[in-house]
Amino acid sequence: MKFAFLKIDIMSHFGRFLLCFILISLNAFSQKEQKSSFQVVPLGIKGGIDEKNLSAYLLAPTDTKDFICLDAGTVNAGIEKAIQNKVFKVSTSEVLRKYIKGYLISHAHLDHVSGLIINSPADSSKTVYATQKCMEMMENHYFNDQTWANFGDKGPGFPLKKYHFQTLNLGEEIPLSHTSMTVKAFPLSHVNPFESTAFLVKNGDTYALYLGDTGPDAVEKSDKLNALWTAVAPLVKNKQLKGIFIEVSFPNEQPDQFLFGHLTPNYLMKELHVLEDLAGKGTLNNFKVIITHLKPPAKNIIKIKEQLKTQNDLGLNIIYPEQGKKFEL
Ligand SMILES: Nc1ncnc2c1ncn2[C@@H]1O[C@@H]2COP(=O)(O)O[C@H]2[C@H]1O
Repeated sequence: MKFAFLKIDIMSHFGRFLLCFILISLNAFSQKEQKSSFQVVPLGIKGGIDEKNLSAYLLAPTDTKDFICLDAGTVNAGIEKAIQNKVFKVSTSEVLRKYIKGYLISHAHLDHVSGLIINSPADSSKTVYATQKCMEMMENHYFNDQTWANFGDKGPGFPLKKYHFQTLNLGEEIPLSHTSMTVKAFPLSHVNPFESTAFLVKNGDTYALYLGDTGPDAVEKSDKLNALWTAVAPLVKNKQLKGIFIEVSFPNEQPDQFLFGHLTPNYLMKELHVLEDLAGKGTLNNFKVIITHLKPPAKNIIKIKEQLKTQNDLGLNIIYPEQGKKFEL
């Protein structure tokens, strides 16, 4: 009899222990699921004319200061905004020279590179990454020793060798120097046959996807977005992709012939439906989509936001980045 009680007691202790173990494991698992992988500090968020706020996004693994700058339309004004917001507690120069480990340039349009050019005299030695055509444009038209000093390590005139110009081969994963991240480049169509680039950045087993300017496949008569969605769909399905930075430049009223290689809310949703079809129904529910390159005037930006809100039938977690305000992915 006494032994029977003892047996029950041991069993219930074991049972409680097992239950606790399962609960703790589940909690740890869900925390791991929610833990952020990347931090983002937007230095500039708009498309178009506001030269103090053009496309540039700092991305780093969480809890590091090893940022890569995705496009570099505005650099200095964005760093100053981030310092005002207490995102950074060091000087503008220190953020520029020490925190930014390199630049990933999607295409050579000035609203994506002017910050890099203007800040280059004050910058430190680091790598600029771009695909071949984009790199050649930067070498021949900007860092050519005529329109601007050649701060690169190749190209016309006298290369000052501050920047290492690293050409990216499409689809090839390469390390981002002085960070734990890697990058793989994919081509985008931005007024066919002019190309732009998407960067798939990896840290550990998580990813962030940044798209430079792009038109929809239907208007561009291209399959580049389709190929990109096909490549990243497994990462969406496995919940390894933490977010997509993608542009919406114009409201739906913009006629196709005046899109100039950009997306509207209609076209964004159409493209993301292609991604959902490939990744599986419901996979984009609560998925982070960071909307970039909204073009002034302000009334258009308001309209784009309204249209995306009413058309968001995928349950996307739509994020509007703000200059100098940090967020996590
Ligand atoms: N054919 C065109 N006519 C008028 N504006 C144009 C034309 N092509 C390009 N643009 C503008 O030039 C800008 C270059 O940067 P974006 O691609 O952001 O947006 C583009 C349009 O606003």
